[in-house]
Amino acid sequence: MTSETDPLIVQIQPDHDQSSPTESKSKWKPSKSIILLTFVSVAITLALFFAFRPRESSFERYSVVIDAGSSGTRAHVFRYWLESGKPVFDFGKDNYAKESENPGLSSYADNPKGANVSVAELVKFAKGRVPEGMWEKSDIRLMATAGLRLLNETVMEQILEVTREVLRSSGFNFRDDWAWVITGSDEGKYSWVVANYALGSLGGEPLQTTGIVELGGASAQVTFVSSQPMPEDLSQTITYGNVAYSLYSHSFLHLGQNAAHDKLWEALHNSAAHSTEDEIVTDPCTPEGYIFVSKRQNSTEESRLTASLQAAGNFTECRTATLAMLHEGKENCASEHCSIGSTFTPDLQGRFLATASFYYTSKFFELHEKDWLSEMIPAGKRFCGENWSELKVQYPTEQDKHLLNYCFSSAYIISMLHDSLGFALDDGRIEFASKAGAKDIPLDWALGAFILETSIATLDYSGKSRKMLG
Ligand SMILES: Nc1nc2c(ncn2[C@@H]2O[C@H](COP(=O)(O)OP(=O)(O)OP(=O)(O)O)[C@@H](O)[C@H]2O)c(=O)[nH]1
Ligand SMILES: [Ca+2]
Repeated sequence: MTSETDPLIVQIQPDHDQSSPTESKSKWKPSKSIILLTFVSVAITLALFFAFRPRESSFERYSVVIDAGSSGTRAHVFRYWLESGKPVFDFGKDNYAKESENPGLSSYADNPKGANVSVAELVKFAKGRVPEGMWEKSDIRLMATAGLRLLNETVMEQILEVTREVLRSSGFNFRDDWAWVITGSDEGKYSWVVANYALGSLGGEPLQTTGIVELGGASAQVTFVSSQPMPEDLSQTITYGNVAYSLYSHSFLHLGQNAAHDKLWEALHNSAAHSTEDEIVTDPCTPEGYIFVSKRQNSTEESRLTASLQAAGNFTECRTATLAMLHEGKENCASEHCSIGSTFTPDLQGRFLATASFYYTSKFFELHEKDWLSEMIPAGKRFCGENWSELKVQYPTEQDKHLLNYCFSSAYIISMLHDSLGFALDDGRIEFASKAGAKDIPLDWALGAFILETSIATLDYSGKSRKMLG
Protein backbone atom coordinates (compact mmCIF):
# COMPACT_ATOMS: atom_id res chain seq x y z
CA MET A 1 0.00 0.00 0.00
CA THR A 2 1.56 3.39 -1.00
CA SER A 3 1.23 6.76 0.70
CA GLU A 4 -0.98 8.19 -2.15
CA THR A 5 -3.68 5.55 -1.45
CA ASP A 6 -3.59 5.41 2.28
CA PRO A 7 -5.16 8.53 3.88
CA LEU A 8 -4.01 7.39 7.36
CA ILE A 9 -0.31 7.37 6.43
CA VAL A 10 -0.74 10.82 4.89
CA GLN A 11 -2.31 12.16 8.11
CA ILE A 12 0.45 11.10 10.40
CA GLN A 13 3.51 11.81 8.19
CA PRO A 14 4.25 15.53 8.99
CA ASP A 15 6.68 16.07 6.04
CA HIS A 16 3.83 16.37 3.49
CA ASP A 17 3.15 20.00 2.31
CA GLN A 18 -0.28 21.72 2.68
CA SER A 19 -1.50 21.14 -0.99
CA SER A 20 -5.02 19.88 -1.61
CA PRO A 21 -5.61 16.23 -0.55
CA THR A 22 -6.60 15.36 -4.17
CA GLU A 23 -3.00 15.87 -5.54
CA SER A 24 -1.17 12.52 -6.14
CA LYS A 25 1.49 13.49 -3.55
CA SER A 26 -0.30 15.15 -0.67
CA LYS A 27 1.00 18.67 0.30
CA TRP A 28 -1.02 18.58 3.58
CA LYS A 29 0.98 19.29 6.83
CA PRO A 30 -0.85 18.44 10.11
CA SER A 31 -1.27 21.57 12.19
CA LYS A 32 -0.02 21.68 15.81
CA SER A 33 -3.62 21.37 17.07
CA ILE A 34 -4.13 18.11 15.15
CA ILE A 35 -0.96 16.64 16.67
CA LEU A 36 -2.00 17.81 20.15
CA LEU A 37 -5.52 16.43 19.68
CA THR A 38 -4.10 13.07 18.56
CA PHE A 39 -1.74 12.96 21.53
CA VAL A 40 -4.52 13.84 24.05
CA SER A 41 -6.95 11.27 22.59
CA VAL A 42 -4.29 8.52 22.74
CA ALA A 43 -3.50 9.48 26.37
CA ILE A 44 -7.20 9.42 27.36
CA THR A 45 -7.71 6.05 25.66
CA LEU A 46 -4.76 4.53 27.52
CA ALA A 47 -5.93 6.01 30.83
CA LEU A 48 -9.44 4.60 30.34
CA PHE A 49 -8.05 1.21 29.39
CA PHE A 50 -5.94 0.90 32.51
CA ALA A 51 -8.70 2.26 34.74
CA PHE A 52 -11.41 -0.05 33.46
CA ARG A 53 -9.42 -2.93 32.08
CA PRO A 54 -11.12 -6.23 33.07
CA ARG A 55 -8.24 -6.83 35.43
CA GLU A 56 -7.15 -9.84 33.35
CA SER A 57 -3.78 -9.13 34.93
CA SER A 58 -1.39 -11.99 35.43
CA PHE A 59 -2.11 -11.61 39.20
CA GLU A 60 -5.76 -12.65 38.77
CA ARG A 61 -6.52 -15.75 40.87
CA TYR A 62 -9.45 -18.02 41.61
CA SER A 63 -10.32 -20.19 44.59
CA VAL A 64 -13.20 -22.59 45.34
CA VAL A 65 -14.48 -23.45 48.83
CA ILE A 66 -17.19 -26.09 49.20
CA ASP A 67 -19.19 -25.79 52.44
CA ALA A 68 -20.52 -29.27 53.22
CA GLY A 69 -23.27 -28.37 55.69
CA SER A 70 -25.76 -30.71 57.36
CA SER A 71 -28.74 -29.51 55.32
CA GLY A 72 -26.93 -28.74 52.07
CA THR A 73 -23.62 -28.49 50.19
CA ARG A 74 -22.59 -25.14 48.69
CA ALA A 75 -19.78 -24.16 46.33
CA HIS A 76 -18.35 -20.63 46.74
CA VAL A 77 -16.25 -19.49 43.74
CA PHE A 78 -13.99 -16.48 44.27
CA ARG A 79 -11.96 -14.34 41.87
CA TYR A 80 -9.37 -12.07 43.48
CA TRP A 81 -6.14 -10.24 42.68
CA LEU A 82 -2.73 -9.76 44.17
CA GLU A 83 -1.70 -6.13 44.18
CA SER A 84 1.78 -5.43 45.59
CA GLY A 85 1.66 -8.81 47.33
CA LYS A 86 -1.67 -8.18 49.07
CA PRO A 87 -4.89 -10.00 48.14
CA VAL A 88 -7.68 -7.74 46.88
CA PHE A 89 -11.15 -9.22 47.44
CA ASP A 90 -14.43 -8.31 45.83
CA PHE A 91 -17.66 -10.21 46.51
CA GLY A 92 -19.75 -8.53 43.84
CA LYS A 93 -21.52 -10.67 41.24
CA ASP A 94 -18.62 -10.48 38.77
CA ASN A 95 -16.12 -11.91 41.25
CA TYR A 96 -18.12 -14.19 43.53
CA ALA A 97 -20.70 -16.89 42.92
CA LYS A 98 -22.43 -19.53 45.07
CA GLU A 99 -24.37 -22.67 44.13
CA SER A 100 -26.18 -25.06 46.48
CA GLU A 101 -27.02 -28.74 46.28
CA ASN A 102 -29.41 -30.52 48.70
CA PRO A 103 -29.51 -32.62 50.78
CA GLY A 104 -26.33 -32.43 52.85
CA LEU A 105 -23.59 -35.10 52.49
CA SER A 106 -24.51 -36.67 55.84
CA SER A 107 -27.79 -37.83 54.24
CA TYR A 108 -25.67 -40.42 52.36
CA ALA A 109 -24.61 -42.20 55.58
CA ASP A 110 -26.31 -45.39 54.33
CA ASN A 111 -24.92 -44.96 50.83
CA PRO A 112 -21.63 -42.95 50.92
CA LYS A 113 -21.07 -43.41 47.16
CA GLY A 114 -24.20 -41.32 46.57
CA ALA A 115 -22.35 -38.30 47.94
CA ASN A 116 -20.45 -37.89 44.65
CA VAL A 117 -23.48 -36.55 42.77
CA SER A 118 -23.80 -33.19 44.51
CA VAL A 119 -20.02 -32.63 44.64
CA ALA A 120 -19.75 -33.38 40.89
CA GLU A 121 -22.55 -30.89 40.20
CA LEU A 122 -20.77 -28.22 42.24
CA VAL A 123 -17.46 -28.87 40.46
CA LYS A 124 -19.30 -28.41 37.15
CA PHE A 125 -20.66 -25.09 38.42
CA ALA A 126 -17.19 -23.97 39.52
CA LYS A 127 -15.66 -24.89 36.14
CA GLY A 128 -18.26 -22.71 34.51
CA ARG A 129 -17.07 -19.74 36.56
CA VAL A 130 -13.28 -20.21 36.37
CA PRO A 131 -11.55 -19.82 32.96
CA GLU A 132 -10.32 -23.25 31.82
CA GLY A 133 -6.73 -22.01 31.61
CA MET A 134 -6.89 -21.18 35.33
CA TRP A 135 -8.35 -24.47 36.63
CA GLU A 136 -5.07 -26.17 37.52
CA LYS A 137 -3.80 -23.00 39.26
CA SER A 138 -7.02 -22.62 41.30
CA ASP A 139 -7.36 -24.37 44.67
CA ILE A 140 -10.50 -26.29 45.53
CA ARG A 141 -11.31 -27.37 49.09
CA LEU A 142 -14.23 -29.16 50.68
CA MET A 143 -14.79 -28.15 54.31
CA ALA A 144 -17.47 -30.11 56.15
CA THR A 145 -19.26 -29.05 59.34
CA ALA A 146 -21.59 -30.56 61.93
CA GLY A 147 -23.53 -32.87 59.64
CA LEU A 148 -20.41 -35.00 59.13
CA ARG A 149 -19.17 -34.37 62.69
CA LEU A 150 -22.27 -36.24 63.91
CA LEU A 151 -21.47 -39.38 61.87
CA ASN A 152 -19.26 -42.19 63.13
CA GLU A 153 -15.64 -41.92 62.02
CA THR A 154 -15.83 -44.75 59.46
CA VAL A 155 -18.87 -43.43 57.59
CA MET A 156 -17.54 -39.88 57.77
CA GLU A 157 -14.25 -40.99 56.21
CA GLN A 158 -16.06 -43.02 53.52
CA ILE A 159 -18.06 -39.96 52.49
CA LEU A 160 -14.96 -37.74 52.50
CA GLU A 161 -13.10 -40.27 50.33
CA VAL A 162 -15.94 -40.21 47.80
CA THR A 163 -15.64 -36.43 47.61
CA ARG A 164 -11.84 -36.69 47.19
CA GLU A 165 -12.29 -38.95 44.17
CA VAL A 166 -14.42 -36.29 42.54
CA LEU A 167 -12.08 -33.44 43.45
CA ARG A 168 -8.93 -35.28 42.33
CA SER A 169 -10.33 -35.53 38.81
CA SER A 170 -11.89 -32.04 38.85
CA GLY A 171 -9.02 -30.36 36.98
CA PHE A 172 -8.60 -27.91 39.87
CA ASN A 173 -5.59 -27.85 42.21
CA PHE A 174 -6.52 -30.32 44.98
CA ARG A 175 -4.77 -32.34 47.69
CA ASP A 176 -6.43 -35.11 49.69
CA ASP A 177 -6.19 -33.25 52.98
CA TRP A 178 -8.12 -30.38 51.41
CA ALA A 179 -11.35 -32.33 51.98
CA TRP A 180 -11.89 -32.51 55.72
CA VAL A 181 -14.25 -31.77 58.62
CA ILE A 182 -13.37 -28.40 60.12
CA THR A 183 -13.54 -27.89 63.88
CA GLY A 184 -16.58 -26.06 65.23
CA SER A 185 -14.20 -23.51 66.70
CA ASP A 186 -12.75 -22.76 63.23
CA GLU A 187 -16.30 -22.60 61.81
CA GLY A 188 -17.16 -19.92 64.36
CA LYS A 189 -13.87 -18.10 63.74
CA TYR A 190 -14.50 -17.96 59.99
CA SER A 191 -18.03 -16.59 60.53
CA TRP A 192 -16.55 -13.92 62.82
CA VAL A 193 -13.92 -13.02 60.19
CA VAL A 194 -16.39 -12.46 57.35
CA ALA A 195 -18.71 -10.43 59.59
CA ASN A 196 -15.93 -8.09 60.72
CA TYR A 197 -14.39 -7.92 57.25
CA ALA A 198 -17.82 -6.85 55.92
CA LEU A 199 -18.27 -4.31 58.72
CA GLY A 200 -14.76 -2.92 58.21
CA SER A 201 -13.74 -3.74 61.79
CA LEU A 202 -11.28 -6.52 60.88
CA GLY A 203 -7.81 -5.11 61.44
CA GLY A 204 -9.18 -2.54 63.89
CA GLU A 205 -9.65 -2.33 67.64
CA PRO A 206 -10.53 -5.80 69.10
CA LEU A 207 -13.21 -4.42 71.41
CA GLN A 208 -14.82 -2.61 68.47
CA THR A 209 -15.43 -5.93 66.63
CA THR A 210 -18.81 -7.69 66.36
CA GLY A 211 -19.53 -11.17 67.70
CA ILE A 212 -21.44 -13.91 65.91
CA VAL A 213 -24.15 -16.29 67.11
CA GLU A 214 -25.11 -18.75 64.36
CA LEU A 215 -27.94 -21.30 64.47
CA GLY A 216 -27.04 -23.95 61.92
CA GLY A 217 -28.82 -27.20 61.17
CA ALA A 218 -26.74 -29.52 63.36
CA SER A 219 -24.67 -27.10 65.48
CA ALA A 220 -24.78 -23.58 66.87
CA GLN A 221 -21.71 -21.32 67.05
CA VAL A 222 -20.92 -18.50 69.50
CA THR A 223 -17.81 -16.43 68.66
CA PHE A 224 -16.71 -13.04 69.99
CA VAL A 225 -13.68 -11.16 71.34
CA SER A 226 -13.45 -11.62 75.08
CA SER A 227 -11.01 -10.03 77.49
CA GLN A 228 -11.68 -12.80 80.04
CA PRO A 229 -9.24 -15.69 80.55
CA MET A 230 -10.49 -18.69 78.53
CA PRO A 231 -9.66 -22.39 78.38
CA GLU A 232 -7.41 -23.23 75.37
CA ASP A 233 -10.03 -25.41 73.66
CA LEU A 234 -12.57 -22.58 73.65
CA SER A 235 -10.29 -19.83 72.41
CA GLN A 236 -8.78 -18.85 69.08
CA THR A 237 -6.15 -16.17 68.60
CA ILE A 238 -5.96 -14.77 65.12
CA THR A 239 -3.84 -12.01 63.65
CA TYR A 240 -5.08 -9.82 60.86
CA GLY A 241 -3.07 -6.86 59.65
CA ASN A 242 -0.95 -6.25 62.74
CA VAL A 243 -3.78 -6.76 65.24
CA ALA A 244 -4.23 -9.88 67.39
CA TYR A 245 -7.74 -10.95 68.37
CA SER A 246 -8.40 -13.22 71.34
CA LEU A 247 -11.65 -14.96 70.46
CA TYR A 248 -14.01 -17.14 72.46
CA SER A 249 -15.20 -19.56 69.79
CA HIS A 250 -17.36 -22.60 70.46
CA SER A 251 -19.68 -24.76 68.40
CA PHE A 252 -22.45 -26.53 70.34
CA LEU A 253 -22.82 -29.83 68.54
CA HIS A 254 -26.35 -31.37 68.44
CA LEU A 255 -27.78 -27.91 69.20
CA GLY A 256 -28.32 -26.74 65.64
CA GLN A 257 -31.99 -26.25 64.80
CA ASN A 258 -32.64 -29.60 63.10
CA ALA A 259 -30.49 -31.67 65.45
CA ALA A 260 -32.06 -30.04 68.51
CA HIS A 261 -35.57 -30.62 67.16
CA ASP A 262 -34.69 -34.29 66.50
CA LYS A 263 -33.24 -34.50 70.03
CA LEU A 264 -36.53 -33.23 71.43
CA TRP A 265 -38.54 -35.72 69.36
CA GLU A 266 -36.25 -38.50 70.59
CA ALA A 267 -36.82 -37.47 74.21
CA LEU A 268 -40.57 -37.39 73.58
CA HIS A 269 -40.35 -40.79 71.87
CA ASN A 270 -38.48 -42.18 74.86
CA SER A 271 -41.15 -40.97 77.25
CA ALA A 272 -43.75 -42.42 74.85
CA ALA A 273 -41.82 -45.71 74.86
CA HIS A 274 -42.25 -45.89 78.62
CA SER A 275 -45.87 -44.88 78.43
CA THR A 276 -48.63 -47.43 78.56
CA GLU A 277 -50.09 -48.50 75.24
CA ASP A 278 -52.79 -45.87 75.10
CA GLU A 279 -50.93 -43.00 76.82
CA ILE A 280 -50.40 -40.18 74.35
CA VAL A 281 -47.24 -38.02 74.54
CA THR A 282 -47.74 -34.47 73.38
CA ASP A 283 -45.17 -32.45 71.41
CA PRO A 284 -45.52 -28.73 72.28
CA CYS A 285 -43.10 -27.68 69.49
CA THR A 286 -45.24 -28.89 66.60
CA PRO A 287 -48.50 -27.19 65.63
CA GLU A 288 -51.63 -29.19 66.49
CA GLY A 289 -53.05 -31.22 63.62
CA TYR A 290 -49.68 -32.23 62.21
CA ILE A 291 -49.62 -36.04 61.79
CA PHE A 292 -46.28 -37.70 62.55
CA VAL A 293 -45.22 -40.40 60.13
CA SER A 294 -42.41 -42.78 61.01
CA LYS A 295 -39.29 -42.19 58.91
CA ARG A 296 -38.66 -45.95 58.66
CA GLN A 297 -41.81 -47.43 57.08
CA ASN A 298 -41.02 -51.04 57.99
CA SER A 299 -40.35 -50.35 61.66
CA THR A 300 -43.38 -51.33 63.73
CA GLU A 301 -41.79 -49.99 66.95
CA GLU A 302 -41.14 -46.65 65.26
CA SER A 303 -44.70 -46.46 63.92
CA ARG A 304 -46.10 -47.37 67.39
CA LEU A 305 -44.07 -44.56 69.00
CA THR A 306 -44.99 -42.13 66.24
CA ALA A 307 -48.64 -42.98 66.64
CA SER A 308 -48.41 -42.20 70.36
CA LEU A 309 -46.86 -38.77 69.65
CA GLN A 310 -49.41 -36.02 69.32
CA ALA A 311 -48.65 -32.51 68.01
CA ALA A 312 -49.94 -29.98 70.53
CA GLY A 313 -48.22 -26.69 69.71
CA ASN A 314 -47.70 -24.50 72.78
CA PHE A 315 -44.95 -21.85 72.71
CA THR A 316 -44.45 -21.60 76.49
CA GLU A 317 -44.25 -25.38 76.96
CA CYS A 318 -41.94 -25.64 73.94
CA ARG A 319 -39.70 -22.91 75.41
CA THR A 320 -39.53 -24.85 78.68
CA ALA A 321 -38.74 -28.13 76.86
CA THR A 322 -35.98 -26.55 74.77
CA LEU A 323 -34.49 -24.80 77.81
CA ALA A 324 -34.30 -28.15 79.60
CA MET A 325 -32.37 -29.48 76.58
CA LEU A 326 -29.96 -26.51 76.64
CA HIS A 327 -29.32 -26.99 80.34
CA GLU A 328 -28.62 -30.72 80.11
CA GLY A 329 -25.23 -31.37 81.76
CA LYS A 330 -25.16 -28.00 83.51
CA GLU A 331 -24.45 -29.85 86.76
CA ASN A 332 -21.04 -30.76 85.31
CA CYS A 333 -20.07 -27.12 84.71
CA ALA A 334 -16.44 -26.88 85.80
CA SER A 335 -16.28 -23.11 85.69
CA GLU A 336 -18.14 -20.23 87.22
CA HIS A 337 -20.21 -19.60 84.12
CA CYS A 338 -21.83 -22.14 81.78
CA SER A 339 -24.76 -20.69 79.83
CA ILE A 340 -25.37 -23.82 77.77
CA GLY A 341 -24.80 -27.34 79.07
CA SER A 342 -21.49 -27.72 80.87
CA THR A 343 -19.55 -25.44 78.49
CA PHE A 344 -17.89 -22.29 79.84
CA THR A 345 -19.14 -19.08 78.24
CA PRO A 346 -17.56 -15.71 79.12
CA ASP A 347 -19.68 -12.63 79.74
CA LEU A 348 -21.13 -11.29 76.49
CA GLN A 349 -18.96 -8.51 75.07
CA GLY A 350 -19.95 -5.88 72.45
CA ARG A 351 -22.40 -6.17 69.55
CA PHE A 352 -23.56 -9.39 67.90
CA LEU A 353 -25.03 -10.57 64.62
CA ALA A 354 -27.43 -13.52 64.80
CA THR A 355 -27.24 -15.50 61.55
CA ALA A 356 -28.56 -18.59 59.71
CA SER A 357 -31.73 -19.86 61.37
CA PHE A 358 -31.91 -16.85 63.66
CA TYR A 359 -32.25 -14.88 60.43
CA TYR A 360 -34.58 -17.30 58.59
CA THR A 361 -37.01 -17.46 61.54
CA SER A 362 -37.02 -13.66 62.12
CA LYS A 363 -37.56 -12.98 58.41
CA PHE A 364 -40.43 -15.47 58.27
CA PHE A 365 -42.19 -13.72 61.17
CA GLU A 366 -41.37 -10.34 59.60
CA LEU A 367 -39.87 -9.09 62.86
CA HIS A 368 -38.43 -5.58 63.11
CA GLU A 369 -34.64 -5.37 63.27
CA LYS A 370 -34.81 -3.33 66.46
CA ASP A 371 -37.23 -5.29 68.70
CA TRP A 372 -36.94 -8.67 67.07
CA LEU A 373 -36.13 -10.64 70.21
CA SER A 374 -39.07 -9.32 72.24
CA GLU A 375 -41.36 -9.64 69.20
CA MET A 376 -40.31 -13.28 68.75
CA ILE A 377 -42.43 -14.30 71.78
CA PRO A 378 -45.89 -13.12 70.64
CA ALA A 379 -45.08 -14.24 67.08
CA GLY A 380 -44.15 -17.71 68.33
CA LYS A 381 -47.17 -17.93 70.63
CA ARG A 382 -49.49 -17.15 67.74
CA PHE A 383 -47.80 -19.56 65.33
CA CYS A 384 -47.52 -22.46 67.81
CA GLY A 385 -51.17 -22.02 68.72
CA GLU A 386 -52.39 -22.34 65.10
CA ASN A 387 -53.64 -25.59 63.59
CA TRP A 388 -51.29 -27.15 61.01
CA SER A 389 -53.94 -27.16 58.26
CA GLU A 390 -54.58 -23.46 58.97
CA LEU A 391 -50.87 -22.68 58.67
CA LYS A 392 -50.66 -24.54 55.36
CA VAL A 393 -53.43 -22.28 54.03
CA GLN A 394 -51.83 -19.12 55.44
CA TYR A 395 -48.38 -19.91 54.02
CA PRO A 396 -49.05 -21.82 50.76
CA THR A 397 -45.59 -21.15 49.32
CA GLU A 398 -43.55 -22.03 52.42
CA GLN A 399 -41.85 -25.45 52.21
CA ASP A 400 -43.28 -27.94 54.77
CA LYS A 401 -39.80 -28.70 56.12
CA HIS A 402 -39.37 -25.01 57.04
CA LEU A 403 -43.00 -24.41 58.12
CA LEU A 404 -42.78 -27.37 60.49
CA ASN A 405 -39.76 -25.78 62.22
CA TYR A 406 -41.00 -22.28 63.04
CA CYS A 407 -42.87 -23.13 66.26
CA PHE A 408 -39.80 -24.95 67.55
CA SER A 409 -37.27 -22.37 66.36
CA SER A 410 -39.17 -19.36 67.76
CA ALA A 411 -39.19 -20.95 71.25
CA TYR A 412 -35.64 -22.32 70.85
CA ILE A 413 -34.28 -18.89 69.89
CA ILE A 414 -35.70 -17.36 73.09
CA SER A 415 -34.50 -20.20 75.31
CA MET A 416 -31.01 -20.03 73.74
CA LEU A 417 -30.40 -16.28 73.37
CA HIS A 418 -32.41 -14.93 76.32
CA ASP A 419 -32.95 -17.72 78.88
CA SER A 420 -29.45 -19.24 78.41
CA LEU A 421 -26.94 -16.77 76.89
CA GLY A 422 -28.55 -13.84 78.70
CA PHE A 423 -29.39 -11.32 75.96
CA ALA A 424 -32.09 -9.01 77.31
CA LEU A 425 -35.29 -9.12 75.25
CA ASP A 426 -34.83 -5.44 74.40
CA ASP A 427 -31.06 -5.78 73.93
CA GLY A 428 -30.18 -3.51 71.02
CA ARG A 429 -26.70 -5.08 70.81
CA ILE A 430 -27.89 -8.13 68.87
CA GLU A 431 -29.40 -8.05 65.36
CA PHE A 432 -30.38 -10.83 62.98
CA ALA A 433 -28.67 -10.73 59.56
CA SER A 434 -27.67 -12.74 56.50
CA LYS A 435 -25.43 -10.01 54.99
CA ALA A 436 -23.41 -7.15 56.46
CA GLY A 437 -21.62 -3.92 55.64
CA ALA A 438 -21.97 -1.31 52.91
CA LYS A 439 -21.42 -3.97 50.25
CA ASP A 440 -23.97 -6.44 51.70
CA ILE A 441 -21.41 -9.23 51.98
CA PRO A 442 -23.04 -12.65 52.68
CA LEU A 443 -22.32 -13.89 56.24
CA ASP A 444 -21.24 -17.38 55.17
CA TRP A 445 -18.29 -18.78 57.11
CA ALA A 446 -16.83 -20.02 53.78
CA LEU A 447 -16.10 -16.40 52.82
CA GLY A 448 -14.34 -15.90 56.15
CA ALA A 449 -12.24 -19.02 55.57
CA PHE A 450 -11.28 -17.74 52.12
CA ILE A 451 -10.46 -14.20 53.39
CA LEU A 452 -8.40 -15.30 56.38
CA GLU A 453 -6.50 -18.14 54.83
CA THR A 454 -5.79 -16.33 51.55
CA SER A 455 -4.45 -13.39 53.56
CA ILE A 456 -2.30 -15.72 55.66
CA ALA A 457 -1.06 -17.57 52.57
CA THR A 458 -0.18 -14.42 50.68
CA LEU A 459 1.05 -12.25 53.56
CA ASP A 460 2.64 -15.20 55.37
CA TYR A 461 1.09 -14.26 58.71
CA SER A 462 1.22 -16.79 61.53
CA GLY A 463 -2.23 -18.29 61.95
CA LYS A 464 -3.41 -21.28 63.99
CA SER A 465 -5.12 -23.26 61.28
CA ARG A 466 -2.60 -23.94 58.51
CA LYS A 467 -4.81 -26.54 56.79
CA MET A 468 -5.78 -24.28 53.93
CA LEU A 469 -2.20 -23.32 53.24
CA GLY A 470 -1.65 -26.72 51.70
N1 LIG B 1 -36.91 -21.21 56.95
C1 LIG B 1 -35.76 -21.44 56.31
N2 LIG B 1 -34.87 -22.31 56.86
C2 LIG B 1 -33.74 -22.51 56.17
C3 LIG B 1 -33.42 -21.86 54.96
N3 LIG B 1 -32.19 -22.30 54.56
C4 LIG B 1 -31.77 -23.18 55.48
N4 LIG B 1 -32.70 -23.30 56.44
C5 LIG B 1 -32.68 -24.12 57.64
O1 LIG B 1 -32.01 -23.37 58.64
C6 LIG B 1 -31.17 -24.23 59.41
C7 LIG B 1 -29.74 -23.71 59.29
O2 LIG B 1 -29.38 -23.74 57.92
P1 LIG B 1 -27.83 -23.69 57.57
O3 LIG B 1 -27.19 -22.56 58.30
O4 LIG B 1 -27.70 -23.76 56.10
O5 LIG B 1 -27.35 -25.04 58.25
P2 LIG B 1 -26.26 -26.06 57.69
O6 LIG B 1 -25.08 -25.29 57.22
O7 LIG B 1 -26.87 -26.96 56.71
O8 LIG B 1 -25.96 -26.87 59.02
P3 LIG B 1 -24.57 -27.00 59.83
O9 LIG B 1 -23.80 -28.08 59.18
O10 LIG B 1 -25.01 -27.32 61.23
O11 LIG B 1 -23.90 -25.67 59.74
C8 LIG B 1 -31.35 -25.62 58.84
O12 LIG B 1 -32.33 -26.25 59.62
C9 LIG B 1 -31.89 -25.37 57.44
O13 LIG B 1 -32.75 -26.43 57.05
C10 LIG B 1 -34.37 -20.95 54.43
O14 LIG B 1 -34.17 -20.33 53.39
N5 LIG B 1 -35.53 -20.77 55.14
CA1 LIG C 1 -23.51 -24.11 58.25
